[in-house]
Amino acid sequence: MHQIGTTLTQFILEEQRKYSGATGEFSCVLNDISLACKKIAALTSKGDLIGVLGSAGSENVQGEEQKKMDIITNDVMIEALSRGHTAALASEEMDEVYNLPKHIPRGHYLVTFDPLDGSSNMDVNVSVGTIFSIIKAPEGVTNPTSADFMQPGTTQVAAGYCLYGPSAIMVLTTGKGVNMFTLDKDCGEFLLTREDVKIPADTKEFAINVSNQRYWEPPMQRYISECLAGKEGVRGKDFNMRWVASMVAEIHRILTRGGIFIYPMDSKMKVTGKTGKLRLMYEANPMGFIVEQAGGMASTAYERIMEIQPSDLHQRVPVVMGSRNEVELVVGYHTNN
Ligand SMILES: O=P(O)(O)OC[C@H]1O[C@](O)(COP(=O)(O)O)[C@@H](O)[C@@H]1O
Ligand SMILES: [Mg+2]
Ligand SMILES: [Mg+2]
Repeated sequence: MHQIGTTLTQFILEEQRKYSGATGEFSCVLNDISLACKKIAALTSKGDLIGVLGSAGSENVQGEEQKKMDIITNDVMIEALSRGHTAALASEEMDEVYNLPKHIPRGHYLVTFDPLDGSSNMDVNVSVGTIFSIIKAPEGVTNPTSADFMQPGTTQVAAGYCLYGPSAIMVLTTGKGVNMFTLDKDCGEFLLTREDVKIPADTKEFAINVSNQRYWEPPMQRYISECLAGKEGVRGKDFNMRWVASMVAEIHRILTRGGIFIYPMDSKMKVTGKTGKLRLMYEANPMGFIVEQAGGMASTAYERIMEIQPSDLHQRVPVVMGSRNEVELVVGYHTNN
């Protein structure tokens, strides 16, 4: 057990001593990310004061409009992770693997990240976040390629996110449970505020973008319609719905009070050849690691997210994650018919 109020820096060092195979580098990577998130928290809290809202007038590799803050936060993450503790980086906002400048020593960790998740919410002042995943670089590889990143989610050594909401909260797992750290802006430290967080196994709250309902597969149609039928229906209880359009905010709510978050496959995506909305390497895998470490479940509705063998840096997957018993029900509807 750790003392509530322990700084993230102290926590990481204590964890590192216990974490088999971790080197001093491991704690340095986490501290680099912590520094980046403190900077991003300051930027998001200033918004229009420093002219960081609005569109950048460009598209990312996903063909999505980039917000100014997508690019700014990506630069903050690159700068923080170019301090000799990483081997290479991959980001939602960069087409290819980012290889560090030659003069920078190489570390042993690969980091994938979504520098600003839910970025469409920036302009309307709704919570956004940074998501990150850390995997080991193959031994002896000095300039990793995308092939070196193609590791299933089960190989992650750490994953986390920082939610920029009313308070900035860093949520971290190193494979031994989930801990939450709240940023104390007066002292500039993330302080341990919740330890060994667990997701309730049952829930009455679902999160899905219902505007896509007509495109969903039949099992998903069935599941949501049963939720909407409430206590008069087969579920025998009323449900509440939430949709923040920021995955980090949805998952944080689920870690805090339970729930199920769903971004399913749909027929509209199939027409465009897409395999889902959310990206495996820097959204589904890190969030799946956190949810599983908190006792929840993370599936595509057909298979465990963390067991998917990646084939592309920006590969998309369907996502169903949260309260274990609810996710199991959804998976059953999709696999037992
Ligand atoms: O806009 P939609 O279709 O509701 O999708 C919302 C989802 O898209 C995302 O914003 C995608 O992430 P980015 O903002 O990083 O592209 C998720 O955070 C969120 O859950
Ligand atoms: Mg995202
Ligand atoms: Mg993003």
